[in-house]
Amino acid sequence: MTIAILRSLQAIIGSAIDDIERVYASSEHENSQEPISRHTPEGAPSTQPDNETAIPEAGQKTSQSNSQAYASPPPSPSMAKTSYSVSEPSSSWSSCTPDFPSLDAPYDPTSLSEALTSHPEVLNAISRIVAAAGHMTATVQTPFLTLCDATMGYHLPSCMRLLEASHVVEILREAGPAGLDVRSISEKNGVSPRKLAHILRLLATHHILREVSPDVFTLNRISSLVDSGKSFAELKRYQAEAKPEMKYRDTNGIAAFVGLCSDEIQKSSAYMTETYYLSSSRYTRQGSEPGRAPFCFAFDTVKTGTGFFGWLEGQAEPCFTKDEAEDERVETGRGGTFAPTLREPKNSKGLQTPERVIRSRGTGTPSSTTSTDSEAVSPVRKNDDSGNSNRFRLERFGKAMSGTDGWETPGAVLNGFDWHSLAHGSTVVDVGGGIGSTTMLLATAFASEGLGLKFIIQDRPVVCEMGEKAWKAKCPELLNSTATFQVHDFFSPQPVRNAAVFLLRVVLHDWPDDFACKVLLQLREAASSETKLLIGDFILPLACPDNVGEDSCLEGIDGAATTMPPAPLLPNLGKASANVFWMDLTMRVMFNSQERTLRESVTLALSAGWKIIRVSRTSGSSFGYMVAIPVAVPPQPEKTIDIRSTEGRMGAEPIEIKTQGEVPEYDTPTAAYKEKKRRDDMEIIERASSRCGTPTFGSNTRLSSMQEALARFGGGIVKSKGTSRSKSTPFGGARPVPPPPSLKPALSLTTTVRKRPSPLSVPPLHGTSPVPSPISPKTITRRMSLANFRSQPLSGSLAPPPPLPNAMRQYQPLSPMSPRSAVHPPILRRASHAQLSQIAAAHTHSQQSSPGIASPSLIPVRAGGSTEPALPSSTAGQLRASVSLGPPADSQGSSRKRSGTVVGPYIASSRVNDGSPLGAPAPSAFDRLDSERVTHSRQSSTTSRSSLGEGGISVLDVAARIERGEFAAHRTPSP
Ligand SMILES: C[S@@+](CC[C@H](N)C(=O)[O-])C[C@H]1O[C@@H](n2cnc3c(N)ncnc32)[C@H](O)[C@@H]1O
Repeated sequence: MTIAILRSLQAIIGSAIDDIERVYASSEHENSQEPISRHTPEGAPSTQPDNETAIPEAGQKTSQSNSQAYASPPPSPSMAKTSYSVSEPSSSWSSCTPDFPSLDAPYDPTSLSEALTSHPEVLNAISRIVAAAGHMTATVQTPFLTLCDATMGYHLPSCMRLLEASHVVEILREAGPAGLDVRSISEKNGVSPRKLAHILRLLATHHILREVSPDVFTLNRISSLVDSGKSFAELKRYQAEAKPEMKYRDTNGIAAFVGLCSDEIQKSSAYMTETYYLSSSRYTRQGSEPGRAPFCFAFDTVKTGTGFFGWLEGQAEPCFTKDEAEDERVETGRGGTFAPTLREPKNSKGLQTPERVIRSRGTGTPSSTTSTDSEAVSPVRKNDDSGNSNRFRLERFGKAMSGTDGWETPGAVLNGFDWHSLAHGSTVVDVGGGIGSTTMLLATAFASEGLGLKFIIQDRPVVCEMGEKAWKAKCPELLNSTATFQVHDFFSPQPVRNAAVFLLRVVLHDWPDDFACKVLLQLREAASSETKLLIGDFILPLACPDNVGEDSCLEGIDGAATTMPPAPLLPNLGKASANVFWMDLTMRVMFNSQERTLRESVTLALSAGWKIIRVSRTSGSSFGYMVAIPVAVPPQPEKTIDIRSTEGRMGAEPIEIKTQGEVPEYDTPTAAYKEKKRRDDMEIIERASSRCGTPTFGSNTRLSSMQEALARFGGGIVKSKGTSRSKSTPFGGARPVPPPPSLKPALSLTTTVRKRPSPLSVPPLHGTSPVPSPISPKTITRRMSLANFRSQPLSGSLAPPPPLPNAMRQYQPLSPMSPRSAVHPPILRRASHAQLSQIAAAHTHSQQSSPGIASPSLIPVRAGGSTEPALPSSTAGQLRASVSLGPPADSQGSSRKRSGTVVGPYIASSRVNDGSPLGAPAPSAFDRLDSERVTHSRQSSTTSRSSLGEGGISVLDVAARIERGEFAAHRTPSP
């Protein structure tokens, strides 16, 4: 049985290689005819800059290509007939058949070999190979060793961090293809050669470097991606000048991405258990406040409640009182105490030896720790000019975001919605649209088609300002005629009432359900019956077969059912879709937010009156677009807490939470609760507002410099530096904020559209993203308030908002977890045992009919969308296709549909959100947050209760009051 599975996996790999080989072979003809631009799945226009898509002249070398020295492994048998060359990537554009890129040669984005890797069939084949290889490894490897991989794999990112931080990649690039021995590397970067040898060897063992001879290492296709392109001398200078962040300027962001992931994110992830399980605070364990994410425990910011972005911005003032900071008991980390800055005194041999400068926590004074031999421990500047000791990481974060564009297929948004169905002159609102990269793609693509679409890009003031600059530089002819920027806070009422489409691209994943629901409710309130909502986000694929057809939650959703990969691969292609789970947990550990499964998105949308009716996914990507239409807004649950039950139980749990309109028994029931809740909500929103730059992995938003990064997540309601919140001044003092910027006018719908260039020529903002001039105090003011929007009617006709149920106006926080689980039937999940049984049965059948042969049916993977690769055409492929472990193709069509094929045992689950099959519907996160914090309040904090008054205003009203300057202090980021 297991051998049969291994054979099946082997056959899947074999057929996938056949597919790749066929695509590469067929490109020879095309290649000899005309230059091929970088392939974009589904015919979407490429967003690569012209200089990246340009075809080099035959024989032309790129900066990283090298013509001779990279030794190559023997060609694989399947490639034997092709001309195998790892050494001339660029010349593969010439008439010879291109080979798949070699692992041993540096990455060359301009080569045909590399371009063909994004061909849909190749992408598809790659997924199958990665999935099958991962499955095979897990099957055959000794379980304990697999456990070692899973539990000791943390060394890999640690080694990656050292590789990047100590500039080994740049040193090896300068050394050339012959590589460099560790002593020579050490002489340059100061890392002990003995240590370095082992670290680099671990990476070579994982195919990230190559050890060409003992202790001599060289770059390969993977590690060369981390190259900043700067000379080592330049990098040394930046460090000597205490400006290490300059390394990332004008790069593709991948070095910054590696640094970010292997530093802040890895350390944060290590604190997941402390936060979600060991913490004595239920508020921390089950809540979703960004200031209580694992990051905060790893970097010791939990006592101040400073989230990742606040920390990046250098904010550290306390906002929790000691009694509230129950999580003090949790051992916190010191991940943030080491400044990544080097000094270079001379050692005894006169060699330049960089030494790590260790800064004592928060003081900027030298560490008094062991100072031996040549180690000089020196203080690093406490703060930069802007007063931010985290400037390096801030800048690195901003740049890292631009290194992840490849995670979404370029142009997928064009296929994510039937844009041609819109009436001429329709308005599309890109809510939280950043600097408008997605809209730029749409506007340019449709400009020449006469659709007459008008676009409004809404974001925070400083982001709009940057967006305008970017558009003026890239496509000034579209600005204000086809697209307009509009300052808008998406937690406040949506000013555009006549929108045909609201687009929310990588916005909801930034926010826990409670907040995401508020955003959706605002759009629902502004929607007409014809308005569509287009959500672009990752869609987490289940690791088990999905019973789409049997789940009323997903009923009628076009595209919900996806084609299954060939058995025995996991339905979500296992390792091949790991990225989206990395992303999900990154959002969790850094911000307490999340990526969502389709069910979770559907449930969330329904909770705010939107029904998802269509999903489109792109081949080879977990990113999807979901189209929703307005439906009735469900009644919002009234939530109250029995405060009395918590008295005298500081830190005790659980706290009784009453939901769904239950009236509490006590007399002045919820005054204290309401006040506390308002304060807590506001604090959460305030802190979360500075999260505006939550990773845009896969996003086209390119905001990279420090100012840009600041603009993205520093321009919301910001706290005044040095003003700490206390019980008596819960919002950090009442420093007045300047008046709001005047609202940009909405589109003039009469403006004629000028002729635009072809969508294929749309250049991304990459590389030419304008670096904004230092942000003046006038630039970052504050968000537009609800009151501002009411008092400043937009030009253009704004239809009156459609009526909404009263309950909705209360903006009660929602969670899709409890109330709706009563409405929707429990999710049924299939045990993996069922899969095995099915395979076993099929295998028995197969053995009976074809003894000794076991191989899967060769079913192309199709992750939705329209790209259905052809079946393998080679003889080998046909041979493999003729025997099957799974059910015969003709019994189920050409593919295993997720829908309606589920057999075997089920495990009923009543939890929708986290996919866990265990436990009863949980109360919403807000319920828990409130209950716990009220406990604290009752026991130890009385002054804070009176600070806001007793009125029952909503959270958003409080937000409006803050924006009117009644509470919030304003801080102007320094340039
Ligand atoms: C992850 S980015 C997505 C940008 C863009 N939609 C894209 O696809 O590239 C999130 C965006 O939400 C914006 N944002 C965050 N909070 C906001 C708020 N309260 N109101 C409006 N925009 C906000 C940020 O400024 C940022 O541009």
